[in-house]
Amino acid sequence: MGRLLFHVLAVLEEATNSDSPIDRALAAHFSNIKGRLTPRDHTRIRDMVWGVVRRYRRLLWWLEVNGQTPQVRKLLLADLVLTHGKNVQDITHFCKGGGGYLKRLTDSEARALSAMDGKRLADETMPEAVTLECPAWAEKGLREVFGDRFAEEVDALREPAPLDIRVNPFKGNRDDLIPRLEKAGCKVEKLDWLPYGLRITDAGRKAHLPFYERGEFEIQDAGSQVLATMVAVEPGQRVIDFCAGAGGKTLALAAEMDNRGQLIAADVHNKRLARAAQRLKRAGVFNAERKVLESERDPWVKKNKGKFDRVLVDAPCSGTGSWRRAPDSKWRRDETDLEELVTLQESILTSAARLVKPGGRLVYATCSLLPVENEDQIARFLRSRPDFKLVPVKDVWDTKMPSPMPETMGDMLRLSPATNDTDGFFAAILERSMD
Ligand SMILES: C[S@@+](CC[C@H](N)C(=O)[O-])C[C@H]1O[C@@H](n2cnc3c(N)ncnc32)[C@H](O)[C@@H]1O
Repeated sequence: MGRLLFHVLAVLEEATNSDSPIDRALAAHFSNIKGRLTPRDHTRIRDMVWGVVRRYRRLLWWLEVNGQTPQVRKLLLADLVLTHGKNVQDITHFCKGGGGYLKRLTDSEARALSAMDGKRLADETMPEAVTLECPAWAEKGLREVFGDRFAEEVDALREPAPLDIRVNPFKGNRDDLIPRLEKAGCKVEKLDWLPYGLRITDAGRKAHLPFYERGEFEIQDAGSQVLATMVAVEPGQRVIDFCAGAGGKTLALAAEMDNRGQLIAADVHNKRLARAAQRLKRAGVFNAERKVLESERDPWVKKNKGKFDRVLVDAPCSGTGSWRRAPDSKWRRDETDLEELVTLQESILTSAARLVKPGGRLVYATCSLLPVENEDQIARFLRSRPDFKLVPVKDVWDTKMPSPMPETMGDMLRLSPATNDTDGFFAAILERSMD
C-alpha cells in the first residue's frame, strides 16, 4: 500500500495545484508512469483518490479540530485512519520516505492521527453541511430552494449517477434496441416517461456499449433529455443552440427536427464544437452547422437578430446538479466563481435573446439548482424585457412528453436526483410577443 499512496498523493496534488478535474489528473499520471503499475493498482489508486474527494469536507473538519493545516497529504493520511481503519503504526510503516514512498510522519501529524484513531468519519458534532459534503458556497442557495428537504436532496447528489442513453430516431427505435443490447450482455430499463430514453443498469463487462459507434444512441442523462424536449423544436424551424459545447442538446434537438430546417450549434469553444460536429455526423444529422463565437456579444448576433424560432441557452453554470458525475467540481469552485458565472449568464441571456424572432422562444437552462443562477436570472430578464413572457412548462410537457408532468414542478422546469431520479436541471421557457 505504501507505494500506491505515493501515486495517490501525486494525483491529488497535481489536481489541486493545476486546478484540473480528477479524471484528467488520473489520466495524465497513468500516462506518465506508463506500464509501471498493474491495472489492479490503477483501480486501487483511482478508488483511493476518489475516496478522498468524496469525503473531502469531513476529512477537512477532522484536520481542523486536530489543529492541522488543510494540506492534501494530511487529508489522505486522515482518510487512512477514519475510512480504511489504519493506525499510526501502519501509517509510519507506509511513510518510509525516500524514492517511491510518502515522506516520514511529523510528530504533529502522528499526534493528530492518534487522536483520530477509532473515531467515525461522520462525527455527530459536525455541522449538517459538513456531514453532507455540501460546499459552503452552495449551502445557502440549496437551503433556499429545498427548504426542509435540503438534507435529502443534497444526500442524493452524492449517490453514483446512472447510465442513461437517448435512442437516436434517425438510426432505429428503442423497442428494437432493447433486446439487441440485452443480447450483447447489458441490462436495460425502458424509461417510459421519456420519448427516447433507456437506462443501462448493468453494462456487462464491455468497455464500450455496443452499437454506440453506429450512432444508434447517445449517452445522455434523463434530465438532459427532458430539457431538450422542452425546447419544443419542429421540423423546418430556425433553431440555435447558443452554448452547444460538445453538442449533447444539439443532437437531441436535431432528432426532433427530422433534418428539416436550420440548426446552428454555437459556442465560444472551438474544440468542443468540433466534437459536436463529429457526433452530429455519426448520428446522421445533416441540417446542422457550427458557429464559433468570439464572445456572447459577437457581431454575428447583431447581424442575425430576430431570425430564430427557438434559441436554447444551456448556460455555463456551477454544475451543482451534476455533482453525482463530478464530485470534485464542488471543491474547485468558490463564492467568487459563482458571482462571475452569474454575471456571464446574465450577459449570455441578454445577448442570445436578441436572436429570437417575434413569437419565437428562448429557453434558458442550467445544470445547477441554485436560485441565483436560475429563478433570479429569469426574474431579472423578464423585468428588463417585458416583450417576453414565461410559458408554463406544463404547456410544453403535456404536448411533448409521453407521461404526466410530476406534481412537484412549478412553472419552470426543476429536476433533481432525489425528486426525479435524474441529474439536477433547471429550465425556463420564455416567449417573445408578436409585436
Ligand atoms: C453547460 S455547457 C453546454 C453543454 C452542452 N449544451 C451539452 O448539452 O453538451 C456550457 C457551454 O457554454 C459555453 N460558453 C461559455 N461562455 C460562453 C459564451 N460567452 N457564449 C457562448 N457559449 C459560452 C461553454 O464553452 C460550454 O460549452
